[in-house]
Parts: sequence; C-alpha cells; structure tokens
Amino acid sequence: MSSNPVNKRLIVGANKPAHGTNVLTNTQEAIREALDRLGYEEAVYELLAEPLRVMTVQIPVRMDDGRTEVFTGYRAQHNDAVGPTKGGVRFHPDVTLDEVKALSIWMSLKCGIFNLPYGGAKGGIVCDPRTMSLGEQERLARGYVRAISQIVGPAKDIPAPDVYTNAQIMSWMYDEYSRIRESDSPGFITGKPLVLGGSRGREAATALGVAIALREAAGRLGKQVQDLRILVQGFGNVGSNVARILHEMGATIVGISDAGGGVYREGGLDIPDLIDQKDSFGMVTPRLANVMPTEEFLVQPCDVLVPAALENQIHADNAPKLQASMVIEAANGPTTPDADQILHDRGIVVVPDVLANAGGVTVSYFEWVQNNQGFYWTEDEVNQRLEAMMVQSVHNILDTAERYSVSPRLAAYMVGIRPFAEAMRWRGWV
Ligand SMILES: NC(=O)C1=CN([C@@H]2O[C@H](COP(=O)(O)OP(=O)(O)OC[C@H]3O[C@@H](n4cnc5c(N)ncnc54)[C@H](O)[C@@H]3O)[C@@H](O)[C@H]2O)C=CC1
Ligand SMILES: O=C(O)CCC(=O)C(=O)O
Repeated sequence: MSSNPVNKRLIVGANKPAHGTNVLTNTQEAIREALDRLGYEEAVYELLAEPLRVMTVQIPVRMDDGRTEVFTGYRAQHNDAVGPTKGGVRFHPDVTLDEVKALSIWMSLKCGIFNLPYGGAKGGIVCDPRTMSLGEQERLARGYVRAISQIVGPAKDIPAPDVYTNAQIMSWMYDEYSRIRESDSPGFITGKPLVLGGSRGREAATALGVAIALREAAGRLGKQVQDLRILVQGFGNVGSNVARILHEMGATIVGISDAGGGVYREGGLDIPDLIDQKDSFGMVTPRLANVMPTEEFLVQPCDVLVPAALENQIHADNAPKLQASMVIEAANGPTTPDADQILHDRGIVVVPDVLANAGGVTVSYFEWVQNNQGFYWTEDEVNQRLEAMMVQSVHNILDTAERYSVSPRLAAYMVGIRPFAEAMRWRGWV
C-alpha cells in the first residue's frame, strides 16, 4: 500500500520474478504437511487446498484517450467456516489466478494464527497502475467493485489494500459499494483514510508488526535490535515503514531497494531522507546514485534481511549466498521452498510471512470492529493491542516449532490451519 496517492511517479518496467515457482502448489504441499501432522482426514485437505469460491471478472474501463480497455480481475475466498473472509486487493501486471488463490490461503493462516474471526480472501487485477492516470485507476477500482459486489460485504468478505493499492483506492471502492447498496457501509473495506472511518495505526501496522516480530525473534537469540544491520527489500508501504520504525528503534539500515534495484551503505542510510524522496509507488532509486541490481543487493553483508516486495525473491540460486543470519518475511511468499530448505540447512532463522506480516490484517480487524461499533480508538490503543497480539503470536509459533521440532513456517501452518479444520467439523462440513 502506498501512503500517498499523489500522482507523481517514477516508472520502471514490469517486475516479473525471475525465479517464479508455483506459489499455489507450494502452499498446497505445505497445507498437506500441516494437516497430516495434525492428523486430519483427506476431506479437510480437499476443502482447504483450494478456495471455496473464486470469481473472475472482466472490467471495461474508459481510458483517458477514449478507448475502452478490458481488465481481468479476481477475488478468491478461501474459507468462511470461521467467519467472513478478509484480504487485500493487488493491482499489478503479474497478477495470476494461482497467485491470488495462494494469497487467499495465506490470509486464512494469518487469521488462524492471530485468532481473528475471519477466513482468508484476496483480490487482484492484472494492470499497471504506474502507467494509468488517477481517473483511470478510479474507474477500474469502481468497476471491480461493481463486478464482485454480490460476493463481498461487511459480513461476507472485506477487502483491504495490498501491492499498488492505497487509501485512495479503498475510498473509491467504499463509495462505489455504498452507492450500490444505497447504505453507508464503512465496514465493507479497511485501509480507509481516517476521515472515512479508517483506523489510526493501520497504515504502518504491517511494518510495526514486522518490527515487533524481528525484535522478539532476535531477543530469543540474545540479540538486541540496536546491534543489528538490516537490509530491506521493497520501499513501498511496508518496506519504507519497516525501515523507518527499525531506524527509530536504533537499528542500522544498511540497504533498501525497490523495483529498480537497491542501495547499500555500510555505515547506515538516511532513512527519513529516502522516505522524503520516494514516490507514491515506493520508487526511490531513480533519484539515487550507485544503485545495484536486486540480485546483488540481496547478498550484501547484514544481520537481518527483510524482504518486503513480491513473491519468490529468495530462491535456490541466491539462498546459499545470503549473508543474513535472520530473514523476517514482510512480503507474502518471498522465499521459495527450495530456498527455505537451504536457509534452514544453513542455520538461518526464517520468521514466516503469515506470522511476521499479519499486523496489517490485525489492525484491519480493529478498523472493522471500530466501524461496526461506531466508536474509535486512539493510536496508542491500536498499537498496544497490536503489540500484545504480535508478541503472543511470535512466541506461540516459535515455541510450537521447538516443541514439535519443525520449522517456524510449518509450525505457523499447523497453528493457522487448525481453527478452519475445527470450525468445519463443528459446522458438519467434514
Ligand atoms: N500493505 C499491507 O498492509 C500488507 C502488505 N503485505 C505484503 O508486503 C509486500 C509489499 O506490499 P506493499 O508495501 O503494501 O506494496 P507497495 O505497492 O506499497 O510497495 C511495493 C514495493 O515493492 C517494490 N518492488 C516491486 N517489485 C520489486 C522487485 N522485483 N524487487 C524489489 N522491489 C520491488 C516496489 O518498487 C515498491 O517499493 C507485498 O508482498 C504485500 O502482499 C503483507 C501484509 C499486509
Ligand atoms: O488488511 C487486510 O485485511 C489484508 C492485508 C493483506 O492483504 C495481507 O496481509 O496480505
């Protein structure tokens, strides 16, 4: 989510991950392993390996030059046994149906780990908002809501921001949905601006959660944040806020990157200055000197690597060369299974995405609760509740990993998937 919808942008070409593996089949294998360890029957796996509902839509948009362009969009609702589904909407040229399905399953895991009364969902539109005017983005956002309006709603499925979507896009979607329903519906979507019922703390929530996860995981290894050199990949909503919060906590941010590459400085970067220079799509490197390619960036010396961009960035080719001793996954799906194994064999601690980045959906849940109550919390209340839930969840997962002698990722899958299996039993589905 970019913090500022202002239409200033520095365009760099499409960012297809060079080492793409199928994130859906990888996720299904991990779900299988978690359910096998927990002893659930095959029908539970069959119900949880795919979203219960997927909608594919074609959205006609009148472009500024008068042409009509047709965009493909998706909404995947993984499982609604626990409650309504919840998850962001991504605008990106590389969006695929399998990716959206995998992202919806990961959302369920986050909700399960944090005991949120939701199942997972995710949406995506194949488009490049960096090449679209604000008017074109607005018409696309409104067209998407019209196309999926039957299957979403405050008690059905609640969207939110993700890559290349932001509070402005949430506002247009909220407005469109409220017009269709002829009823003001702030609980339909989260990540709204404060003036439209957004929650204090939501914008930086994912990053704050990542920073807390890092602090807690490092603490278990006897390390203090102030002593750590950190490399952050991605400088959008999550990456730039992670860099800022960790910088404020006293860590040394030695490198940051975006879709154009990365910069590295052994003595630490001036993070507030870099944040001032970034555009609304999380691009800063076009304004900087000595920019290195992403592959070179990821293997620079550091103690902690925080991937905060896209999937499959840590793969079998670069995993043997990483210099970090911890990886805190702020992005969804940044590590391929092959790389995961290599990092494990190298003794590198990986705090998995479904744990580390769940601060976003947690504060989205707080936003929905506040919308439903019509009563709003202070930023301190939001952050204190988030902190308590992050601390508890991080130790729960790391303790579970130790108890069962499994990786933190498998422990997170086991803890996260169980509520869905149990809820389906109570409902009589299995
Ligand atoms: N926004 C949120 O609340 C949450 C986001 N996430 C995940 O965090 C990640 C980042 O999301 P946001 O910061 O919201 O997106 P964003 O759209 O604000 O920023 C994306 C950033 O990634 C960079 N990027 C794109 N391709 C890249 C590449 N190949 N190499 C390096 N950098 C690249 C962009 O230049 C930009 O800096 C995604 O995986 C997203 O799903 C996870 C949980 C919640
Ligand atoms: O805030 C939300 O509801 C969802 C955030 C999201 O899309 C994610 O965690 O990947």
